[in-house]
Amino acid sequence: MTLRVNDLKVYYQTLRGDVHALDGVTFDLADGEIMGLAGESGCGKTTLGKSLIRLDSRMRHIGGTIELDGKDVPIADEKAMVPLRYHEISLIPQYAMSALNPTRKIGRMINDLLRARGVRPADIADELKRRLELVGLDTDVLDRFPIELSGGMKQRVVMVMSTLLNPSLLIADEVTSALDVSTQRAVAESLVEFRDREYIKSMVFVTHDISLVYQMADTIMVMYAGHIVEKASASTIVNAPRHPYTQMLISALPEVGSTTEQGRLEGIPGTPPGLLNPPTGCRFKDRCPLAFAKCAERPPLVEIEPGHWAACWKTG
Ligand SMILES: Nc1ncnc2c1ncn2[C@@H]1O[C@H](COP(=O)(O)OP(=O)(O)OP(=O)(O)O)[C@@H](O)[C@H]1O
Repeated sequence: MTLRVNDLKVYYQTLRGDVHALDGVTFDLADGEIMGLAGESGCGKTTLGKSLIRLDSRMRHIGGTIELDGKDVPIADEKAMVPLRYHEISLIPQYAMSALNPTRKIGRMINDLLRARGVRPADIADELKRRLELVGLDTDVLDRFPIELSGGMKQRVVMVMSTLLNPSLLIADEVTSALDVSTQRAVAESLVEFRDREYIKSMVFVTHDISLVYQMADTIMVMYAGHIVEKASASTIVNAPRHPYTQMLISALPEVGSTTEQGRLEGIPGTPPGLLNPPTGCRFKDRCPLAFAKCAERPPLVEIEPGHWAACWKTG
């Protein structure tokens, strides 16, 4: 599986104008790669995750392409996207565990989902049991209602449901943020296990928590105000970041490997620009200690060393 996203632009239409949430996003995801997607709230992480699978009614595809194994992913064509979901690309959305239908037992929900995808539940029953066991759930969860499960159990159910048809690409959006620290780690480890067992091939793991993603991801991509600013191996992003924003993001971490949730971004003065009328050029320039005249132009995302991309005039 190879994902290739090229100059993707997706805006939200609002009464006040277009919100430029993704403004020319380009990156590749290799077969087997687990990529953490990080950045401050509102930088476009969720929009990017959704754009790979389902545009909601306010999202507009302005330009750019997405290719999965060389084939165009027709994101603006809702009908053409249906066969791809769950089979090729699957999304665990933010708050997925709270969105489980409270009036349906888990087993029934899974069967409905399978039938809607043209799969007979009986054909997959053994595999379903194996996967529930793998994530530490007893099969009697199938007979229970969501309200009878803890948050961590619901999150594992959602993980199993989303990956049951072995999608090539899984997008996991903040799947651990509502969980306690030890459950977070267990959920993240299960997702890595899913990749190792080839239930999924590659994954985009959207998170605020660089400490968590550092331990599980192969690469980390950092977004800022609708742009990609840097992508590299997880250890390079944490230990030798080159973009000034990534450097500030990392230095604001209390301690690498720590999972303290609060206050980690307080070290960066100022706030990201609004995306209704975003500034031209580098969008970080107003907060950047290194900004100079050239930053009035948008810096291209360039490969500064093998496997390490950055969009900054000072690093090129
Ligand atoms: N339905 C919407 N209508 C208008 N603007 C939106 C909508 N959803 C998101 N946005 C805007 O798009 C931008 C990107 O939002 P997005 O949710 O993708 O960011 P994020 O990085 O995922 O944030 P968070 O970490 O808080 O989830 C933000 O400026 C946000 O205000």
